[in-house]
Amino acid sequence: MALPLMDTLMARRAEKALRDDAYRSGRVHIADLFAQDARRFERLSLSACGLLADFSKQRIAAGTLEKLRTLAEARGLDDWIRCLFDGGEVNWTESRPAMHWRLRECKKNAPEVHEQLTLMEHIVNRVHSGQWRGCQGDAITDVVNIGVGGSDLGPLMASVALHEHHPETGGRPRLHFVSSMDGSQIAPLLDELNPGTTLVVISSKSFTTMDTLSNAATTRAWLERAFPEVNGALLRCHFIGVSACSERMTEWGIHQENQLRLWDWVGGRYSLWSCIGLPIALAIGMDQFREFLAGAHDMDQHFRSAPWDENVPVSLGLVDIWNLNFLNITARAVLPYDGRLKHLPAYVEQLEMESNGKSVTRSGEAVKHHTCPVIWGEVGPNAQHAFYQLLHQGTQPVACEFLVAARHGRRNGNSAALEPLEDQHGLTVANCLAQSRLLAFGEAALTPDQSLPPFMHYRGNQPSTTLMMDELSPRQLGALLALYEHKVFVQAVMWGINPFDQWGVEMGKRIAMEMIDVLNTGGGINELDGSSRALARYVRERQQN
Ligand SMILES: O=P(O)(O)OC[C@H]1O[C@H](O)[C@H](O)[C@@H](O)[C@@H]1O
Repeated sequence: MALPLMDTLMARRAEKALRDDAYRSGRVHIADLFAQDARRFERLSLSACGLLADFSKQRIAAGTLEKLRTLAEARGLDDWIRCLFDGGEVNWTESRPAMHWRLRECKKNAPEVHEQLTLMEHIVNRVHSGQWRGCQGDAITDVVNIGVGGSDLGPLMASVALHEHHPETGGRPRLHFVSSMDGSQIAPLLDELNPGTTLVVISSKSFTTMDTLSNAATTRAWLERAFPEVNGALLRCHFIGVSACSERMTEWGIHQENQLRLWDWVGGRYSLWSCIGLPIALAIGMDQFREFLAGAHDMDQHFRSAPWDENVPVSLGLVDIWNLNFLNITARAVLPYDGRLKHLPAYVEQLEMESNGKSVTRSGEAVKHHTCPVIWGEVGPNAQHAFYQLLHQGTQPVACEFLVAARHGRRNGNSAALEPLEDQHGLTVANCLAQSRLLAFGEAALTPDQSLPPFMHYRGNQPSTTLMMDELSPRQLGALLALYEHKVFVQAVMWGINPFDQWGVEMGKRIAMEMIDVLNTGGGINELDGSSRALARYVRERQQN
């Protein structure tokens, strides 16, 4: 496939114009940018798919965004977007397309996807209606999802975020997530759970990941110990597998009818839309899961068709490029003002840093600029009492990303009718808006007090974007996550890197295998570097005593 070309001369000119802008307006205080333009918010905010994106508290002028779009044009972004949605080989180091968007297509366009969704629906309905039985004939009360990385973070994040959206009918099981390879999550869970009413989902695109397979083996041993007399029915009644490799699932013992499939063309960190999302569907039911897919599809359509000056993923990507490559702001904080989104920072960390933490371009050369910033985050109101001090008065610029829902939306349970709960949502939104204001304007946001001692001085000028949902519904969460996926792609195109591989992680897996052998047998210990040799000896001595 011929890769889209980029216009180098045009790119060089745009970069030069942007560097000039960075020198001039990029260093101007955000307060001055607002003072110069009464319509700044209108010029620098966009909405699509129920989301409002406010870029006006960034250190950017509307004219600079225009230049960034010229740079995107020079980088061939249009062709790359077409290539992504045509199923072109955008993942060139692994010679395959990246078609996560296909997982939210209609049945006519993606029949194989819907075939798997129907199988998943069947499982979800059987669990919800109490028809899925454990090997002793009891209905399922608990589901344990065993997975790591993309097979854990997305399902965990979305099922917690949407927990208040109950399935239409039937009861849902309690959901548990196990990822860490050391057994520290699975052990206390197994102490608590009833093996007869527990269903285990082994979620692994490759079905080779040692973290997941070790937790799965422990869980299998637990069930075998509980029901030594049961043979085939144990695996059939208690294990479901989700993977791109049917043979490995079968080899492990997953029954054919308990296997759900995904495809090589879905990256792990983009896979929550596939049957890897089974825990999400168990949490909210299939109708709501389809709404979640529909929200993502809305964003796909917007990304493909909206002109760039109205395009939210393109703008979000370009603003981040501005911060990193032109203003040299190398850190970004993801700050949801909603406890339901408590796992979103970890999800975004994987999506962005695993995708764009790269330093070699398509032509095999070292990149000449920074790629992905360092990203971290936490639930905003909690972080206000923890690391915000650095955002407020530290020495480093940090680009902040606030996420908030204007309305709380649906509540469930006995507490739902408590009036103070609505006030609590109001408090949270007020804090979100207050913090972005204070970060941008500094002490001038309040009545300036000239007599402040230096240690109380607060200069502001910390840039932020606010992403506001109407409410945290399955459809809006779907749109929000697809927005992140597409902005990652926009940035990868701008940097000329492949966002769909993770060779660094693969090398980490290889070296771990080697070290397991060293620690178990002592073989090869002398070939290690001085530090690793001493550490390995230290461990072996203590394990042998
Ligand atoms: O789903 P699996 O094949 O078990 O992979 C789980 C995770 O492992 C790897 O280390 C990758 O870096 C992740 O992108 C992936 O999501």
